[in-house]
Amino acid sequence: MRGVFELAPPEAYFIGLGSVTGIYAHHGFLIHGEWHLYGPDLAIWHVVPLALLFTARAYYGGSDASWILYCLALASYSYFISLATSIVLYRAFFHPLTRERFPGPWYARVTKLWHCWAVRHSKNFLVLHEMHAKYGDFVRTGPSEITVFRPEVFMAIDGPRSKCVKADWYDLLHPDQALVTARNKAKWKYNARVSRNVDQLDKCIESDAESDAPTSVRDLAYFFCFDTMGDISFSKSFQMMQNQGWHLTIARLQRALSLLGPTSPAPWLFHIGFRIAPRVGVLRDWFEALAWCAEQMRDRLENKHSEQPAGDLTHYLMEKGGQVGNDDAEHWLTGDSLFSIVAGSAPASATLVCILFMLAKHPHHAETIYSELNIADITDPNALSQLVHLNAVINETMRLYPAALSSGARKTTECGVTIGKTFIPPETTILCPRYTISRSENIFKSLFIYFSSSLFDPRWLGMKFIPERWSTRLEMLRNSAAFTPFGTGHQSCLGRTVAIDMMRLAVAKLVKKYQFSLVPGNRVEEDMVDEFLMKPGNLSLKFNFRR
Ligand code: HEM
Repeated sequence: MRGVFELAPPEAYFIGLGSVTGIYAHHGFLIHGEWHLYGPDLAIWHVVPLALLFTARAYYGGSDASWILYCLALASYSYFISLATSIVLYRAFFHPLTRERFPGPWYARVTKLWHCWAVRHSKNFLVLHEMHAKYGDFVRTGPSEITVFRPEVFMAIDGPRSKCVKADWYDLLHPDQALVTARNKAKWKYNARVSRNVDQLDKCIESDAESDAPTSVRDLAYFFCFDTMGDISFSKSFQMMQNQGWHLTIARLQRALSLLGPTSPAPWLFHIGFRIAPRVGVLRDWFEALAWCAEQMRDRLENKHSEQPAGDLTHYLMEKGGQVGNDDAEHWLTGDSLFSIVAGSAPASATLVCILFMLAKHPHHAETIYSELNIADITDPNALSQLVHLNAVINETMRLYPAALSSGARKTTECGVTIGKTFIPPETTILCPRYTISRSENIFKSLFIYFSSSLFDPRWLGMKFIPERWSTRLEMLRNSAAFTPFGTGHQSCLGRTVAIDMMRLAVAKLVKKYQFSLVPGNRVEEDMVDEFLMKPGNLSLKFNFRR
């Protein structure tokens, strides 16, 4: 009897070879470890040979070489089909997260591309919020990703006993790096720099108030925070408040950051984009902003700026990082320069916009702060840190509008992690959307609000702005673990103290001098987007001098 292989036509060998190679590529390589940084190479190594094959077949159509090319094409198709089939079958039926039966949309088992499509308008915080309503506290949002909507998640992934690491998203700056693992809180002297920028902010508002014109608060808050961060990072302000306009590079940086909205769910996408089309559109903005930041850092290190003695963030980072003379110094400096501007300015600006929005919407809270300010020195951060209502308003705003709305992914290591009673298997990405968690009714004592609220559905009570939960109504805060606007533990915000001082000094100065109200056309919430960091929509306010 003749064997199957003897009967098979020669083409079958090529089909078999392609299929076996596809399965081997998946189970031998791709299933192990991380591949997002190799995304561009994988794309090139797969697409280029295929394109060459197509071209060659078209060119040698009727010749002797045609048959060989035909067989190679068969092998390639079989390779791709078997690779894709193997990946889909494994993820859908055999992956540990499938076996653990985490709920979620069926397509999320197979790919993250659905997520990129769902967040194409950069509204990830709302997409995840809906997922929570539909699927509960643990949702499978990707082939190896779980989104957790429990307050315990922050301590589990970033607390002292956690073995989780930052997820692959954080290779965004690759090959540049940033001191994101630094654990010491910033100790550089920044108060004088913050204060002079607060004065400049006040000058801008004063000129609008004098001419009875509304102030475009969103832009101004961004000018203020970027100018301040330029000052405290490189000893060089961007002078946007003075010039009343966006600095070209900061405008570029803002455009570049918009890339993070739709691509963050699948970080390999931006690595492919960076490699294949670095000079196109928004990607070009990204690289030019990065180059500019690196240049500022180099300038600063060459002592070109005048105010070195006060000690800026660069000085601090260099001391902490011990980077000088290190082979990787160039990459660290580029990453840190970008990071210090983005990580500092963007969340602080967004938070300041939201605080002023809340105060304009609820002016009685501004008046309570005003009465506190009567007995405090508004230029002294220590005195401001004692003001109960000022701090309650800042906290409550950050609860409702956390700057990192849905970002901050972590990855479990070989031991996995247990959150509550749920075990998350090894090598799983964990998302923990602050937007949803910090609006959860779990953090409230529902009864009080239930009777005092105009909204009678307890599910929506978390949305109410009630600063008193941080001051006189502490019982309304059921679980403080849910409130982590600056992150938790060893991965938390390096600039927390600076950020809070900036907020306190700016708000105190403005509330002390002005009463302010909303003018029509505000779209803070409606146009809010999630680009790793929150970016609120437009806010214009009318400022009037207090009498
Ligand atoms: C209201 C303003 C701010 C908020 C809400 C905020 C929030 C956060 C959060 C949530 C993280 C953790 C992010 C993650 O897990 O990936 C973080 C990290 C960080 N922030 Fe901030 N931030 C603010 C202002 C600032 C400022 C002003 C600076 C610099 C002066 C700064 C520097 C950093 C740095 C360097 C990290 C990385 C820390 C690490 O990974 O060890 N932030 N911030």
